[in-house]
Amino acid sequence: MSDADSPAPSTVASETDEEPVLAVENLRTTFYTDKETIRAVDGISFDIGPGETVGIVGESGSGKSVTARSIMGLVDAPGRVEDGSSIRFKGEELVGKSPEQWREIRGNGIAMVFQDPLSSLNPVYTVGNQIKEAVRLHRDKRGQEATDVAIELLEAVGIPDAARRLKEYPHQFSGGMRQRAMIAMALACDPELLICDEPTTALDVTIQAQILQLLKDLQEERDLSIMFITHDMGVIAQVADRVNVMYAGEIVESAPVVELFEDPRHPYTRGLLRSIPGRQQGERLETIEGDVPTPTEEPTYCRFAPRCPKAFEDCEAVHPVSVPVESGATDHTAACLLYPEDRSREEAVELHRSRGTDADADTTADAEDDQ
Ligand SMILES: Nc1ncnc2c1ncn2[C@@H]1O[C@H](COP(=O)(O)OP(=O)(O)OP(=O)(O)O)[C@@H](O)[C@H]1O
Ligand code: NI
Repeated sequence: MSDADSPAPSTVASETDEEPVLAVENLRTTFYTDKETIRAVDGISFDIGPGETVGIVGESGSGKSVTARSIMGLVDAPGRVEDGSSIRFKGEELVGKSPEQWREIRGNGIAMVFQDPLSSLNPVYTVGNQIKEAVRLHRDKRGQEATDVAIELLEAVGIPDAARRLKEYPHQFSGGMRQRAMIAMALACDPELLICDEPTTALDVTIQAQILQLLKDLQEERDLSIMFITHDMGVIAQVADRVNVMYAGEIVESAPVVELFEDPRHPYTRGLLRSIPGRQQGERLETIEGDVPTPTEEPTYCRFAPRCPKAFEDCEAVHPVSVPVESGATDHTAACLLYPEDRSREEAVELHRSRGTDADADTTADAEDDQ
């Protein structure tokens, strides 16, 4: 196989040879509702290396939060992580674990910070009680020992006067301080991977910048790997080392952050970037015409085609798979029939067609044979 035939992002060589902290391969998460089958996450693959921040960006409904919940083992009925999906944390396969085992993993390695700390903090307990409970669960410390750890954690996330603030209730905290308290709780299990799902979306720009800086500092101090979900390209530019762009349950482009901003290739990514006036921080991605379709059937076409300025006939008939944007581009992939760009249109379409007809698993198998 030539370079252009090399496989989807997960098997693309990373900059270092270190084992990824998280390796997601062909993840499919489906919701079987009475009305329809929603393929919320439909065959995505990506890695997160040690100390790396990987951004997941896309409009509302593209499957970002379901991706996070899948990795956390928090998909409940009518949702299901499908057979053939793989989520490896430090080499260990998580798909198929029991609820018990998942709890263990959430306590010992992967933690999550959500958008809205008020809905995650319990209003009837003090912040201190909640952090101490997390400390008790994850570090097996009680009483004064737990209090000391809780104070340390609050100090680590930049909450001044921590001993006193422990005794306050969530409503006595400002939005930014609540989010800091949530991060402190997430750190209680001393995670190696922190999943942040729109952690700053509800905050004003100044506070948002402070929280992003805090995450950076914590990452450096604790060698955290971070998966950062947002629909804000400005935030992505600030935090991510590498970016995966999601659309209707699929990753349509993946690249190092600078390359993605300087040389976006997928028409969707280009649209997202154009929709940010002056590409300012805080601007939302709301100006591409139309909405993300709800993925309800197996894709035999490009889900972005109806909104795509570059769409041509084959886009309705061939499902694009992730390919290098040009031969030799090991680090930059797009799921679009226009790529690899150095192939003729016919060759490129044929490449996608032949990959699409194989099961995804077969594609991966081919790739491994190749190495
Ligand atoms: N519990 C559920 N039951 C049924 N469908 C669901 C459920 N959770 C998510 N979905 C569907 O999965 C798809 C992806 O949702 P998801 O929350 O991951 O989007 P998102 O990218 O996080 O969007 P947002 O930016 O609005 O948070 C949507 O079509 C959503 O309706
Ligand atoms: Ni979401």
